[in-house]
Amino acid sequence: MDKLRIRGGRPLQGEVTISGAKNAALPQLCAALLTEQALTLRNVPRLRDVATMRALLERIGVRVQTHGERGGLTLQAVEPLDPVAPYELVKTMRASILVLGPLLARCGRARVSLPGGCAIGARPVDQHIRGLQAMGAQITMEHGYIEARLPPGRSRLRGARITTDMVTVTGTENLLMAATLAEGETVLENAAQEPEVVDLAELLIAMGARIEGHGTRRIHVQGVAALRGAEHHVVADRIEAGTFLCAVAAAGGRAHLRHGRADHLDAVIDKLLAAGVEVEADADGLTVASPGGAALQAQSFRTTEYPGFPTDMQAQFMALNCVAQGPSAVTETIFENRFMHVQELARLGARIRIDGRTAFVEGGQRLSGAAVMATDLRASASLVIAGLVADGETVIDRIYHLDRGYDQMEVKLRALGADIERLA
Ligand SMILES: CC(=O)N[C@H]1[C@@H](OP(=O)(O)OP(=O)(O)OC[C@H]2O[C@@H](n3ccc(=O)[nH]c3=O)[C@H](O)[C@@H]2O)O[C@H](CO)[C@@H](O)[C@@H]1O
Ligand SMILES: C=C(OP(=O)(O)O)C(=O)O
Repeated sequence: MDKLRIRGGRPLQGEVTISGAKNAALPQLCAALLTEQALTLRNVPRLRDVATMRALLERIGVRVQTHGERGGLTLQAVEPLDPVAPYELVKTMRASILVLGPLLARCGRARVSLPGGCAIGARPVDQHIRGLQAMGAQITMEHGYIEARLPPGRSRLRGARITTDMVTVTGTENLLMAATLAEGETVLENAAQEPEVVDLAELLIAMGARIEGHGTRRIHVQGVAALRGAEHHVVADRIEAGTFLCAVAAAGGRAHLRHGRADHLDAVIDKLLAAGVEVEADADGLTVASPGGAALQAQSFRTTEYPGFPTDMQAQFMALNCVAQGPSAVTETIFENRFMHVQELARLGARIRIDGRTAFVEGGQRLSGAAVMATDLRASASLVIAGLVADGETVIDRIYHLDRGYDQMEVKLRALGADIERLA
């Protein structure tokens, strides 16, 4: 099993290119199911989740071709399609639920295993199901599978006003995709405003969908009878960029993050500026400069939906808070079990106490390298950041979690001067 070995203590210097966003690319790959014409995506990141999604789509019957150009994929969902997402393919990836809406809209039926993914909470999909039911789908749960179909005599979903109980990112995306081919108007209330939702809406509009209000809490969709092929460039990964911002902040140094989008990272950048980090946007990305974690001031924060502080950056910023000066309180409001990195950070010398949904970080700790275990994707990234500042050697086991969502993280960090290598 792959591990990462890091020898900490080196500042980071130079330039890295931020890849396309995992959480934008995955729904966009599923959008290929909505048309029989070819969909070309550029800037698709090289990730394990993308490979898993490709395998799932191929299993359903989508033809997928890789372009010579980096990150180019063309997908074509020509009939016959087999609208089944089997357990073996969806168990490792939350985003596999995103085939449900498109399959139902296109094929009138779908059989999708309940998804897996990071074990950061119970993560039910009741809002996806309720929304599709409001659009006329008949849905039952059998043997761990969601069995969805249109009622006899109907060939399309019908538009509906849907208010989700909470803001859900993939829920919004699933219902948005389903609504593009429904009869009549769908209104999604309490919709997610994340940049990945906006990027998906822009792709769907290029495919001929009639969508308004994406990026706000209310999205209007006028269903159309068919969508066409399109070409689209996947938006840069704000979480990858945020992770590198925290890595440079903690390790010290100066780096340019090519293609990084400051406008998608306001909440994180505000906290970094308050901590004493310099962050500047330019035409082609972001520059970050830091005197190193020990010279920074720890920051309290609370995760919320976009444009608030992203839950997917909580673990990485917490690693920074461990070495920065002063106490901080980190409150996780999105997922009920997203502090699994705390125990592993403690092995490196961090002092953190959890009380309910808040982690109280003591700050000002000198971390020392140790063997640790990655428990989920962003927990892995937080351990990498901690390893970069720790004295001596840190070995992170179960690094496959990191590969789900980061495109060659160790290669990029090495380019910045980090002493990091993958052990087979
Ligand atoms: C592939 C992808 O894009 N993953 C992102 C997506 O996950 P994902 O879309 O799964 O997260 P949601 O926004 O749906 O989850 C938000 C909260 O709502 C709850 N919930 C959600 C749906 C539902 O039907 N019922 C329900 O109770 C969840 O358990 C969670 O507590 O948004 C999360 C929140 O920004 C990010 O951490 C993930 O990286
Ligand atoms: C939680 C995440 O991913 P997923 O929703 O795919 O499990 C993440 O990207 O941090």
